[in-house]
Amino acid sequence: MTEKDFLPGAYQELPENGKVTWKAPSNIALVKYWGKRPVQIPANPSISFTLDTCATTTSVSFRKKDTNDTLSFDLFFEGKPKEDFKPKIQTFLERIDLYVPFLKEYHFTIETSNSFPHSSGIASSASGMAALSLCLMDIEKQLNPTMDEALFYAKASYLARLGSGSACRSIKGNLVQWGKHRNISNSSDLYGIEYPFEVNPVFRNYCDTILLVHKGQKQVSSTVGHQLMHGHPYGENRFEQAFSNLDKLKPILANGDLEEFIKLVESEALTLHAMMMTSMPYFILMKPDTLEIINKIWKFREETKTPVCFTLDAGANVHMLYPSSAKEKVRGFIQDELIGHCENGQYIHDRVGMGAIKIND
Ligand SMILES: Nc1ncnc2c1ncn2[C@@H]1O[C@H](COP(=O)(O)OP(=O)(O)OP(=O)(O)O)[C@@H](O)[C@H]1O
Ligand SMILES: C[C@@](O)(CCOP(=O)(O)OP(=O)(O)O)CC(=O)O
Repeated sequence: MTEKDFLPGAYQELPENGKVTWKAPSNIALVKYWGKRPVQIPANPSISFTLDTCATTTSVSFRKKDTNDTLSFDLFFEGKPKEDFKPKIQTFLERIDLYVPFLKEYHFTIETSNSFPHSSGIASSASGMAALSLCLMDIEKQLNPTMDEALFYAKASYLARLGSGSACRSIKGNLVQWGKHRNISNSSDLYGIEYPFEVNPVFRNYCDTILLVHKGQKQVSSTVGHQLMHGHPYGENRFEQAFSNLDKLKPILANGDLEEFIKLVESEALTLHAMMMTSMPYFILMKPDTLEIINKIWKFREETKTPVCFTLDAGANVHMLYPSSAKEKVRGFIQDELIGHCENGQYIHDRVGMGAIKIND
């Protein structure tokens, strides 16, 4: 699909008011998106596991207004007005105005909540923007009931990308790939697709335990981090590496080769942080406990031969990835050795999920 496919068709008459609710998951990238050009076009392709427990639930109530020259919305986060989330949503709505022309016809009340701490590297912007995009697509579907399902989800992903790049990978389930890649025929820079190649059953119910090392707001947002990839001394090599890692991942995902999976995933995580450490300005988002945990995971893996690995997003929290057959062993290890490194002993057991769902009120 191209941008033109996402331009709106003829609408039925607009309803006076209504309300829709969607729940969208967060995701964790295996090959990372880090670097972009306007507008929200990734510098390299990426792929992620869709999560299950870490999710945003968003309701959008819409009421027709008298004028149609401005965007108008209220935002409630976990029951309270949240002014500091509004600019990102305002930018998002301005970017998608061309594609969703009923936006200025309504006043929207957005009520949203996350099942996990936001702005700490668990991709709350991804689940948040995905849930909001799906709500808007749901309204569009009411106005254009003949819209087919493939277009509905591709456009939801397209809109979500304009809110936050990684959000386009939070619409569908299991494994989602985003970014044009020469060897993935339906891949697109504009929206995420369900990974089109063979995936070994071991990855279908893979576990992700997120260790909350630091729950507070991080010092640099991902959006700022992406900008620092412009003119980055290692940028071009990094982008090529991501293309090549997607190629390498294909047989690994098909065969369930966990040893190679671990190498690739951990290297991606450390490369992401190496990019941050070598940008100008440079920054370190890992905390001492992040490194303690990584070292303990390596030691545990070496000693017990358990196929557990770590990955990181742009934050200090550690995602531990492991097959469900290793659940008992890994969770015992977390309990015995890792909880002490988490803020207030907090962690989230999550797993690969099926994608966003509509909630009927
Ligand atoms: N439920 C939500 N609805 C709408 N916007 C949200 C929601 N939750 C978070 N956000 C937006 O996402 C921002 C946090 O995004 P940011 O990229 O800084 O961190 P993150 O998404 O938690 O981590 P990552 O770096 O892994 O993407 C918040 O400041 C807010 O603007
Ligand atoms: C490190 C990452 O999590 C980066 C996520 O970046 P965002 O999607 O949050 O950035 P914006 O497009 O500016 O909103 C890696 C990844 O998820 O691929």
